[in-house]
Formats: sequence, C-alpha cells, structure tokens
Amino acid sequence: MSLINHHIADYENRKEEITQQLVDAAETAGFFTLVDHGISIEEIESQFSVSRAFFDLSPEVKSKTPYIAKSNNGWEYKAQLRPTTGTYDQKESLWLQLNSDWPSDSDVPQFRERTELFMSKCADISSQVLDCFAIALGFPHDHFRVANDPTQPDCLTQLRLLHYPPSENAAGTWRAGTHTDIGCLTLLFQRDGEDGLEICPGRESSSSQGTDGVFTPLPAETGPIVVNIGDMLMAWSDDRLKSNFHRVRAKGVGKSPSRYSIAYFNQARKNFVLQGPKKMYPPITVAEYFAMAVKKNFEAQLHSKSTASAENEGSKLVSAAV
Ligand SMILES: O=C(O)CCC(=O)C(=O)O
Ligand SMILES: [Fe+2]
Repeated sequence: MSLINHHIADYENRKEEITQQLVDAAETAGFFTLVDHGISIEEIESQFSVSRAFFDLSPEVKSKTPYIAKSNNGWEYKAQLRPTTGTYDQKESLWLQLNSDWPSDSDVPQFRERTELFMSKCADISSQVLDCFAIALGFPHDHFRVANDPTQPDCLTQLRLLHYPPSENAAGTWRAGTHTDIGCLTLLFQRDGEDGLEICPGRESSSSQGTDGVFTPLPAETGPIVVNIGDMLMAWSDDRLKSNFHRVRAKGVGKSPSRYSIAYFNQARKNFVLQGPKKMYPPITVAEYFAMAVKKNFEAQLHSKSTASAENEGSKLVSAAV
C-alpha cells in the first residue's frame, strides 16, 4: 500500500482543494502523505544526521538528558512498555519540548539550533493542515493552529527522535507495538529503505482499544511527510477525523538495518478546552485529556509488566505516554 501524495505547494491559493483532499484522507485512513511541503530533502537529511550524532553517543552521555516520566521528555532506551503487546519496544528515543532539557552543543554541535529550526518548520506545516481541519469542521480557521501554538509555555507539543537498532530474526518482538497517538496531529519523517511502519484504518471511536484490524505496511521514503490524526483531534472532531492504530516491525526472519524516524507531535496547549462542534463528548481541558491518556497507558503498563520480555525485565524506566 502507498498513500496518495498530497501536494501542498501554493497552499494559500489552493486551500479549498487541499482541505477537501486532506479531510477525505483523515476521515478514512487517518494517514496521508505531504509533498512539496517546504522542507527540502537536504534539510530532512540534516536533521537525521543530528539525530544519528546523538544516538551514536555513549549511554553515559545520552543519559545527561534522562527520561523523566512527569514531563515525558528526555532519552529512553528500550523502556517503553506497550499495553497492547506487554513487551518493551526495541528502540531508543529522545523526547524534546521547547522548554525541556536539551543535549548540550558540546556533545552534538549545534544540536539545539538546528533542531529548533526543524521544529519551527514542522509547526508551520502543521498549522496549514490544522487550518484545513478547523475550516472543514466549522471552527474559526485558526482554532487548532492557536490551540497548538508551540511557542506558548503551556503547549505540550514534542519532537521525538527515534532509533530502532539493527536486528536479526525479530519475530515475536516489536520495534513499536500497536498504538494510537494521543495528541492532535503527528508529522513523521522516514528514510529510504528503512521500512517497518504498518497502519490499520477503521477505528470508529476515539476511546476504543480494539486492535484486531488488518495492518498494511507503508514503505519508508525520504522526503514525503507521513501525517496522522491523534486521539485528541479525533475527539475534538466528534470522531470524524480518525486516529488509527499503527506499529513498527522488524523482519521476523533475517536482518533488519537500523531505522531512524523523527516524529513531531502536535499535542496542544494545556489550558484549551477540547470539544467537537456537535458536542458528542463533554468538554475537557487538554491538560485533563492528556493526564487521562497517560494514566490509562501507565496503569495498563503496570498491569502488563509481569509479561514483559526477560531481556528488559531490569529496565527501570517506564514510559508513560504515546
Ligand atoms: O517510527 C515510526 O515510524 C513510528 C513512531 C510512532 O508511531 C510513535 O512514536 O508514535
Ligand atoms: Fe505513533
């Protein structure tokens, strides 16, 4: 399966047409790809080289920005236990927020400057997509853009650098176990040849946890941005825009090379109230929604910890979100 590439060049003049296309995709697959989006292949590769430089550091240096459950920021190594699988994801990741702790420039030259620039480009593209959804749902055109403004101190938006180490005969393990994203909108960057993402269209309600649908692989490509809806936007649209299950898998038999990906999660501002135009669900603040999603995941994780794989049993870090 490959998704239709949506060209978003000349956005201002083509807004109506783009809105129609993106809403169609969001109402069905919940996933779509963007091209001509304004971030060049060189800029994407440059951010991947910043990411690789970080993951190449020793564990001691990487843990200078340790994972902190309360803020969900920092570096974690094979520490995310998935309620859907009962096992730890075979990956390492670095969660960043504009006001979180950052790796120092002496460990990765220009880490912060380059990454913040990349984040601001992701924010611009997100605003364009979010405006389309706000218009289609009958909200003021900047409703979601303002609610997801990452420069505001109460904004929960994060960038996540991900690295899935090389593996061999990975049957029975997951690079990322089945899940939905809990924010509004995710922008995902991948690299040619580093496949593994699989998606499962068909979720009817933002609170449903059934994961027995059919998963389809989505080949990785450098350049196009894979965009998906998260639970918050599904609820905020009265379940019209679909937050669908996805996962990342290595080859069950044979070797899989390293996979690097970069995800920009629009997770909205804590003080905003989330409610769809048809008021299908009671109003709830973003802060309450986020805490509930984290708690739900965290309790499920504690419950499933006893079934975790032996390799990871000693892990002290339990990731609480997404
Ligand atoms: O690495 C990927 O392709 C997916 C990552 C993901 O789904 C997530 O972090 O929520
Ligand atoms: Fe995800």
